[in-house]
Amino acid sequence: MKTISSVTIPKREQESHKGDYGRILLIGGNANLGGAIMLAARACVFSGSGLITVSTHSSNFAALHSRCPEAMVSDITDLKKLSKLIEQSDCILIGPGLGLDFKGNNTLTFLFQNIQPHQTLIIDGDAITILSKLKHTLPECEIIFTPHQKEWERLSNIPIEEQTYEKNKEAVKALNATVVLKKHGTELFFRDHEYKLSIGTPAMATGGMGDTLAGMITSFVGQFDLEEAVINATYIHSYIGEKLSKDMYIVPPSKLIDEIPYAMKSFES
Ligand SMILES: NC(=O)C1=CN([C@@H]2O[C@H](COP(=O)(O)OP(=O)(O)OC[C@H]3O[C@@H](n4cnc5c(N)ncnc54)[C@H](O)[C@@H]3O)[C@@H](O)[C@H]2O)[C@@H](O)CC1
Ligand SMILES: Nc1ncnc2c1ncn2[C@@H]1O[C@H](COP(=O)(O)OP(=O)(O)O)[C@@H](O)[C@H]1O
Ligand SMILES: [Mg+2]
Repeated sequence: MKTISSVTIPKREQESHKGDYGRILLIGGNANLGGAIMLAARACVFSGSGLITVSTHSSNFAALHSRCPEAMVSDITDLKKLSKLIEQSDCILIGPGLGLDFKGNNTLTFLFQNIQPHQTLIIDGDAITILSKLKHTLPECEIIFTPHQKEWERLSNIPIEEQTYEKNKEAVKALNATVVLKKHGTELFFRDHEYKLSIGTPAMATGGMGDTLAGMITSFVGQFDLEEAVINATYIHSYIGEKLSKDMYIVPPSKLIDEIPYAMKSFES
């Protein structure tokens, strides 16, 4: 497994506009877990996405507008609106703070029925846990899963202590998707090759850190080639975490998000 040692972020074209940097839909945040989708949304904004809509529980609207005025909002229970938003998006993230009740199940099922093959879907957090139970057939689009080890255990049926390279690779092949297996030394599984991160720190073991990465990956996928996007987002997330941890005992995800555009600039080529 190759180690990622550095990344480059392409310079932006002079003749470009927000429509060129991804139309993003983020789905998640129930009445209790709104913070997760807000972190994903802020990470998306700070990673450079052009247009972001957040489909979430309506009780999150005010907080989302206040923390992240760049994002638009939509009621997650309004399926007519959700279907229109799905149709208009390039990249869709589902999962952060989605919740595990019937509403989360229904939203995931509705998305699977409506997403089109040309779109890219990022499946994180509760959406992975729900899918592991419902065992839906995956839609025909490009899919990126971003599980931590427990979520990967649920999805792959491989207990954490048995998650070896060979077993993981076989499970990824069966899924026919990209998998970002989050842990100390995160592993990236693409269809025919894999990478490992040698950076990252336990100072990043804070709630919301994975929601932040999910937002970064979704944003980068809207701007760059899929493989480059996943590698760059994962590397820069840990790079910032490690950098901040030189002066901070723990790294709050909100602080990491503030640093994303500066880190992207430092890797610009
Ligand atoms: N502010 C918020 O609203 C937050 C909402 N969150 C949301 O809460 C939902 C549940 O996610 P959780 O991950 O907390 O719950 P899960 O129940 O899915 O997973 C947590 C369990 O997995 C275990 N585990 C084993 N290996 C792990 C690893 N490498 N990394 C992380 N956990 C590991 C933990 O010990 C814990 O028991 C998600 O939708 C998530 O997006 C969390 O992200 C926390 C912050
Ligand atoms: N000890 C660690 N070393 C390196 N990275 C870590 C460590 N602990 C957590 N992380 C990173 O933090 C993120 C945690 O993701 P996740 O568990 O999904 O968080 P949440 O769901 O609370 O947002 C992952 O990117 C993971 O790699
Ligand atoms: Mg998570």
